[in-house]
Amino acid sequence: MEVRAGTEGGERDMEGRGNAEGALETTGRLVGGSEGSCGADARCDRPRPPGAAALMLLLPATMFHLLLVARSGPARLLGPPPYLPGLQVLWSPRMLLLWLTWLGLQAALYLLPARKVAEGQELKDKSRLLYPINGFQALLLTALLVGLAVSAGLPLGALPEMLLPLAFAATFTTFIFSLFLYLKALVAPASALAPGGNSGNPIYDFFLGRELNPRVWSFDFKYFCELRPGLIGWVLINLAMLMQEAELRGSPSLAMWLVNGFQLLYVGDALWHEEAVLTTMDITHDGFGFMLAFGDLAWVPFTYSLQAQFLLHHPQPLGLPVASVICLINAVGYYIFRGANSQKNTFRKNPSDPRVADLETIPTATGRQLLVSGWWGMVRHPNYLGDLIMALAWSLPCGVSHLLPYFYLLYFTALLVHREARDEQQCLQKYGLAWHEYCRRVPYRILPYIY
Ligand SMILES: NC(=O)C1=CN([C@@H]2O[C@H](COP(=O)(O)OP(=O)(O)OC[C@H]3O[C@@H](n4cnc5c(N)ncnc54)[C@H](OP(=O)(O)O)[C@@H]3O)[C@@H](O)[C@H]2O)C=CC1
Ligand SMILES: CC(C)CCC[C@@H](C)[C@H]1CC=C2C3=C(CC[C@@]21C)[C@@]1(C)CC[C@H](O)C[C@@H]1CC3
Repeated sequence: MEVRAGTEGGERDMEGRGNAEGALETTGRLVGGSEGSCGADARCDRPRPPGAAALMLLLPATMFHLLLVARSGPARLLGPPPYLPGLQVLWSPRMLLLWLTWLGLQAALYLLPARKVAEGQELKDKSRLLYPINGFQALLLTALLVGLAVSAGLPLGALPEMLLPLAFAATFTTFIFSLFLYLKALVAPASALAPGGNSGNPIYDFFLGRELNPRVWSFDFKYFCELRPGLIGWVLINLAMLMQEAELRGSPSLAMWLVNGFQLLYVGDALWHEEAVLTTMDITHDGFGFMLAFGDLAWVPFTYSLQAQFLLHHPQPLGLPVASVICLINAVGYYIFRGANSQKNTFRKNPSDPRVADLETIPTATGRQLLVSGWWGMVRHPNYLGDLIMALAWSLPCGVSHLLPYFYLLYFTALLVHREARDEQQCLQKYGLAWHEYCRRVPYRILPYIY
């Protein structure tokens, strides 16, 4: 049986992937698929140029809809927004300046000496980029600076009133930044382009991103944006909601404490395990264009903080017994999420590490092995399962009277189902028959016995 794994050998589609479904011939040989045929090709899941153009309007529109609805009395996710703000409400040079200061602060913290410099995955030209590992340090220093500023009189509790113009500034700068990324990629060498970054259609390429790892000197824009301004901005917005609630009602509610605590744990965890992001498909495969830039810089801080925004305007009574159950759900989710991610990371770093050496594995033609027991023997994406359980725990403190706080859970389910399908395509291409064997032995993708 001959296995010619996609990334090195097989024919490429527009995204540089072979057609995985067509790739597996009945003889058991894994060969490249034909250019242009769809089948299970992940390319068919990606938006076409009109779809990309529509998403560039739809994503910001959804974000503003959520921001407006969260502060309205009825807080109806599916109804029309309570009002449409004019440009005089949205556009504020002061907020633009505040936003740029925030980006500047995070960029400065990124440039501080790091406790470690990590190597990224091997690139097309066989080189590896270096990345500073100082995200957690940036979180701590931001907390220190914000603490000092608040004690010196900075009215952080006023932030909730500024969210609309701030989100507008973030969206505006994302469009300008994406244009810069697109133009920069026009002069980048072909080897620097993402597998799908060279379709030739400007709208599509602007949206999905052309260059894989756009950098100026050693400053890596994608890596910086993925983990710093958006994630840290998210917990800062949450904190502002908590402080404003304390101002309005004398003290923050238990529900607000839970949402702040759970999401701070999630962001702290992501920054503590910052190095793990270097192996995600966002960094190793996807171009950096409008979608990811908007996702990182605007979507994450302004929509992931929706539960805290909702609670500020719609206080929810929460007793200790229910709060304890919710804490337990979050703890179970985190346990699965962290256990699964750490098990895979430890195994990928050193398969003979005593913590993973006893796990059962499937060999693949690439020399790498696939875990088939432990967390990765339960479902094919146990980390997604843990993440989704946590998403549920973040919504539950908001009660069950409104659908709005469950937006994140719904969106995230759709995101992870789509992401899982893309990852399966890439793994099928990388590992061929070994991946089929893995799917046979671990038949469920995310939810045991259901999906
Ligand atoms: N909050 C949010 O908005 C988001 C959160 N996330 C979270 O980020 C984290 C990273 O997610 P993501 O990058 O999508 O994917 P994963 O961390 O699940 O990585 C998938 C990769 O893991 C490796 N792998 C898969 N199965 C096995 C196995 N059985 N044994 C060993 N290795 C295996 C493969 O890569 P290889 O073989 O090359 O190592 C595969 O491509 C997750 O916890 C996810 O929940 C993700 C997206 C959005
Ligand atoms: C705007 C679109 C609808 C979707 C944009 C998607 C992005 C928001 C996400 C793509 C992958 C992400 C990851 C994370 C945050 C969200 C984005 C940027 C994490 C950093 C979250 C914390 C985890 O521990 C690691 C994640 C890696 C992927």
